[in-house]
Amino acid sequence: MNAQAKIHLDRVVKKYPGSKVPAVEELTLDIPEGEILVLVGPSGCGKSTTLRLINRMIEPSGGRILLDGEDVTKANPDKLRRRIGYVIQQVGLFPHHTIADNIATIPKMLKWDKKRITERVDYLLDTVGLPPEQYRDRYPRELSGGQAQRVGVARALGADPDIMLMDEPFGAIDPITRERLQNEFLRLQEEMHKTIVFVTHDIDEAIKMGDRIAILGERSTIRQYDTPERILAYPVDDFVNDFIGNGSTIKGLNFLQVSSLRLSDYPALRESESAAAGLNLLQEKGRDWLVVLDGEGRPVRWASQEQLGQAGTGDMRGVGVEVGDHLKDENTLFEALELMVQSAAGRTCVVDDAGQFQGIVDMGHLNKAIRTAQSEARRHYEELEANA
Ligand SMILES: Nc1ncnc2c1ncn2[C@@H]1O[C@H](COP(=O)(O)OP(=O)(O)OP(=O)(O)O)[C@@H](O)[C@H]1O
Repeated sequence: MNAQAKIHLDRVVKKYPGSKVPAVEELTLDIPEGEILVLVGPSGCGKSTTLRLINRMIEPSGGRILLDGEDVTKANPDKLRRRIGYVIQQVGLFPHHTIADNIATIPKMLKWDKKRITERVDYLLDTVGLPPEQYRDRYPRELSGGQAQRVGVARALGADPDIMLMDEPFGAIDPITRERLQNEFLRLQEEMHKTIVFVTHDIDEAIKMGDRIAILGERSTIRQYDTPERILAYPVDDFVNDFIGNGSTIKGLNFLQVSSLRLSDYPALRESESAAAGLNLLQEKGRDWLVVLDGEGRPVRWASQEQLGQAGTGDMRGVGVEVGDHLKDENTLFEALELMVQSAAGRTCVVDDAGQFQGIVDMGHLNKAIRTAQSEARRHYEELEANA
């Protein structure tokens, strides 16, 4: 692992009183600093228990937990929890306290002065997209589910902890608000660089939110621990494969960019040229579709051999079908696929910032990129095995 471990779980065990099997069995896990690690796995596999062991909401039955290299297994749990932000699905705001008081919970415990607390509350409300003048004096019952969840995040950030634990934080929210909160949170994390452990049972949320993902099986055993791209390119066994479900290869296209492709030379001509010249070019290159460019070199239409043949000796203005949206370097191959399946030509054009034609992406490009990602991931695991 490149990033330094902020949190290290060392053979951590949790056995609830009265239960025969442990909820967490000898879990050893490094949680890298400044990243989002997602714990994902089927219901009841022990995700929440693992999360709650980290801030000692639950006492471990065995093993050690290290924060910044320091063993906190026996530290004062209250003190520990002030260092660690905690967000849960049901938010858990105090109903009789205003939003401002809820956010100020930890700063108050830490006896910050009033001015500092007020400034911090307003700053945090702003940060999570709730204008302070409208929200600070409201009560939790006066908020929508999505707003309450934002307040939950603001409260967890209260005393600026460097670690956040998030237990299905966006689980109970409608899909559109959920996606918005996920995106906002990812943007926030780009500035905050907190160490975050994020629990979900939804693999798509894990893929979206995680810098790394730990896929857990029963008793919190780690079935695969890696970046989302590598897990999608190379699920290590049937359990992981089944858990990811259909379409893992296509989901993996989200992690590949157009800039990584070598664009092939593709026949393209300005529309002021004759259709006969276009047809000649296609036949010479052995291609089916010509990219017709406007006077500025921007792709405007696809023209097939048949369409060019029908146009005869005239120029190519109006010949062919609209090219639709274009790709740029920063687009993902998932976006490329989306455009390709909509395109009459089954391929899509790439343009530069000025909109000028650079080349095309077709299924061959995607196929090659996927196969490269898969073989790199396979090689990575073979090396790991060889060094074990
Ligand atoms: N307080 C408790 N007492 C006894 N057993 C518990 C307790 N809390 C959880 N368990 C058991 O421990 C196991 C792991 O539960 P946990 O809530 O950690 O799973 P989870 O992966 O977070 O599940 P979910 O996705 O359904 O929330 C389960 O078998 C559960 O029944």
